[in-house]
Amino acid sequence: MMNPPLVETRELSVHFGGLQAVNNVNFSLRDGELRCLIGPNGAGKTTFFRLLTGVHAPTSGTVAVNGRSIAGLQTHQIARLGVGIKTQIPSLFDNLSVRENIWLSARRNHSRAAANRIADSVIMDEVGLGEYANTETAKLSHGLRQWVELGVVIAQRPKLILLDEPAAGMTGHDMEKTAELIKRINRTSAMIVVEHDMEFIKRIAKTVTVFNRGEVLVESDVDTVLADERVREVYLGKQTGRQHDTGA
Ligand SMILES: Nc1ncnc2c1ncn2[C@@H]1O[C@H](COP(=O)(O)OP(=O)(O)OP(=O)(O)O)[C@@H](O)[C@H]1O
Repeated sequence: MMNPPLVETRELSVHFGGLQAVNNVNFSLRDGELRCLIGPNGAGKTTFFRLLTGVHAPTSGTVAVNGRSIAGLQTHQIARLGVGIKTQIPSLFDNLSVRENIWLSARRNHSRAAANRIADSVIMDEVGLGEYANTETAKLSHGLRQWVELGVVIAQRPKLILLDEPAAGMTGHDMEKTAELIKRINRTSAMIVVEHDMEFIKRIAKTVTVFNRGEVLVESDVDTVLADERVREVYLGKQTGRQHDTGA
């Protein structure tokens, strides 16, 4: 028998008062896939993530992880199903070192011995921050902090990782390193990445899902999506360079 999709939503909707933030979304992600989610400000991308992690309950429709409905589960129970998320809200303990932050994260769902092994592997190999292992995270640059935050997420060994604008505020080399890191992490975890930066999308994307007004407008390979007139109209046409949202 075929495995169920890693994530599947059916007719997923959430309304805030009269506002349809997410409207009848049918979305499916296979094991190991890397999907980019794009769309103009207010399209519903962040809200969609919040439905997948149980922060919001749908008004109607369903979310299943590995074929299992997440209806009624708390956010920590959904995390335990293997769903990890990096939001734009900083989540590091500033007064702790890089290693302590990553170890504590691993320890949440692993034994002490396993957390030690995972912390070493994440820091030395996976995010490559060995020289900063004992540095307080408060002392790190923006780019380094973002990579530690990625390390914190992968330390729990999630099957699915949701990333909300992982390259926000980055340029040049930092942006390239983040793209390389994501591709590397994708060898062991499926990912959904929300990004506004088209250069970044082109570096990492295979399939792109475009949201507009709470609905899926187009879903296709990156070149087809970027050439699509409807996408240009709603998204690229308005794009005047990098946009950062507040993550609120
Ligand atoms: N908790 C909430 N209560 C009421 N309205 C909300 C809530 N969260 C989001 N919205 C509204 O839902 C719509 C979708 O917002 P959302 O943040 O999901 O868009 P987005 O695609 O992530 O945008 P951005 O690219 O700016 O982050 C917006 O109109 C927003 O104002």
